[in-house]
Amino acid sequence: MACKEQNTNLHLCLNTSTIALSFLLLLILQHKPFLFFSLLDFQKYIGDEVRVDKWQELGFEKKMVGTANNGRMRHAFSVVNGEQEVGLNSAPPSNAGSEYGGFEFTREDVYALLCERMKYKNKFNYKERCENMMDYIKRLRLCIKWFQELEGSYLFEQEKLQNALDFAESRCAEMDLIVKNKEEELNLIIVELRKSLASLQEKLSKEESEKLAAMDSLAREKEARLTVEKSQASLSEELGKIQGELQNANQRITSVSDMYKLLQEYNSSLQLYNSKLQTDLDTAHENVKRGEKEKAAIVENLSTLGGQYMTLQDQFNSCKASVNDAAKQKDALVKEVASVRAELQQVREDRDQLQLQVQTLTTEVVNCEELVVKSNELKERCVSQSNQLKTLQDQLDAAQNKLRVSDLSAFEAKTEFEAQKKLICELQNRLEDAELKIVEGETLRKKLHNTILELKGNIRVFCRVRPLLPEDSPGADGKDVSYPTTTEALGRGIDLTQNGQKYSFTFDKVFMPDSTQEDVFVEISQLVQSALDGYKVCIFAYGQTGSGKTYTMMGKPGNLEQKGLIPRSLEQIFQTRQSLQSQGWKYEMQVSMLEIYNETIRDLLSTKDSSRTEYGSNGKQYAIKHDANGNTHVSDLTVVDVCSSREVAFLLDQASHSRLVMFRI
Ligand SMILES: Nc1ncnc2c1ncn2[C@@H]1O[C@H](COP(=O)(O)OP(=O)(O)OP(=O)(O)O)[C@@H](O)[C@H]1O
Repeated sequence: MACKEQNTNLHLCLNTSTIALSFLLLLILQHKPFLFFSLLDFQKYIGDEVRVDKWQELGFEKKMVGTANNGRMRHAFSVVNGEQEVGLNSAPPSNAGSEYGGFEFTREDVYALLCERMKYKNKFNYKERCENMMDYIKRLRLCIKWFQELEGSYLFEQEKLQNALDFAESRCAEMDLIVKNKEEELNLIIVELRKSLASLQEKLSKEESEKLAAMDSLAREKEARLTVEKSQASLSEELGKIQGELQNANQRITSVSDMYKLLQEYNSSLQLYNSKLQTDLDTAHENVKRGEKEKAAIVENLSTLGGQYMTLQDQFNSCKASVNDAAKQKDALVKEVASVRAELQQVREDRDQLQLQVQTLTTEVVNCEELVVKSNELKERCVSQSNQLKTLQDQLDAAQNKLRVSDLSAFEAKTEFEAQKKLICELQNRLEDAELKIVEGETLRKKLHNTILELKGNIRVFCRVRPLLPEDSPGADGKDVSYPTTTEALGRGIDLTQNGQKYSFTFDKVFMPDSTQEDVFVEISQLVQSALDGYKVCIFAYGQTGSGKTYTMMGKPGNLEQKGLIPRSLEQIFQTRQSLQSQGWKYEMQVSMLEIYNETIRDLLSTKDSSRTEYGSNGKQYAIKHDANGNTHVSDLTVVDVCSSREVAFLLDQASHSRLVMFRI
């Protein structure tokens, strides 16, 4: 698997060759090109001797056995056979504890520490060398602890800054949104208010003109009312006068009628008197007759009676004259009654006219009253419209106040927005600084991590003993294997007894049968990190058939608890890739898988059907090549770009089907 940016390789290999060893070995080779393990005769390396020539053939002999790496590189299998300092070096840095707190390192200190060369008075004084090394390791741990704390604080600060930045940005965005919304709202309100103001002003001017017109009409009506009232008063006066006259006329009519009655009575009395005179005349006539008779008788007395007759004639003439006078008086009275009647008629007509006038005046008064009611209504309308105008004016004032307040709040929001912007700029600058520091720290951490791994040993050999399986032969009850409990060999040693003879071996670590996949991966994960840091790493499993290589490297399919080193390493790689992407790192992953069987290379990811071809003869010539940079690759090998552990899992599955020697799962 290769990381393009840093051009590093992590090789996870699984050997399938059958070698008579009852346990599995995990060889970890850092800074090594590529390891072709199937060529190795592992048994030849057991013991104190190391087949240097064989390793040289593989292209990494110098680094393994030489002193090129500052004298810190150790003999591959001297580790296997035990040296005390391994135990000290192999303690994981996480066990460092808090005893290192309080120290501070500058970058120069760290570089000086990393570049420090050991000076020995006596090259073979191992105790002194060991003490020096211990001291150096202690300082390195101190430095690492300091660095981890520093990195932690940087990360914490970065996270804090990121959070603050996110918060500020979100607040800013929120404020922006609020300001925009408010602005829009206010603009809408302003537009509405302007509209309502215009309509109100229009209404106001209309109302005012209406009010003026109403006031004019009111004044006119008032004037008309006054004139009507005046005319009503004069008419009332006239009416009073006429009524007075009417009364006078009525009185006169009554007096005239009284007189008429009197005259009628007088007339009747005159008629009575006339009739009496007539009767008197009749009696006189009778008397005349009797007189004539008597004339005859009295002719003698004529002379005397003639005188009497003359006086009676006079009396009769005066009575006739008085009757004529009475008739004349009666005619005059009749005439007077007729004139009085005419006058009365005139007065009645006048009265009717006056009554008509009164009626018209009354209707006018009623009209005036209606006008007064109307004018009162208009007045009320004026008052209500004035009130309406007042409330509208108040509303306008309130809206203008609101507008002013909104302007103020918008201004405040704008200033706050500016401040937030400034704060964001500051935070971004601080974030950039922190990121720079983190990058620097990361480089330093990588160097320190690698130094630690180098100190632990560039080549490490772990031994894992698998538990007995039900299908194992009844004799294999585990009595042949024991684990020494001495301090120096605890957790690192293993004793094998065969035919009564005991063989002791020491490794960097021995995983007992009850060790879990997680326990094994804890030891390996640091090397995966090293590969991610840009160093070359190779991990391979070696052991006899059924010793548990596939189980250790791949795990049990379908059982997530028991997944092996390869899926766990892939998870770590992709997780780290994910987290480092946020720091600006870019990882490109490529996968190639091959099988070496009987000294022949087979491309396991080739799309050509390998079942039809002989070993390695599928038309391609695979050759192992080393370039000037120390990179080793196999020509013509299929390389697949991957970006998730699932894709790699798929390729692993594909590769497992292409293998000649199948996994025994
Ligand atoms: N640590 C372990 N715990 C439980 N079971 C194990 C362990 N190691 C191996 N096994 C079991 O032992 C059996 C053989 O293991 P495995 O197939 O991994 O051996 P191998 O070394 O790969 O064999 P080969 O070389 O033939 O491929 C498997 O059934 C496996 O599940």
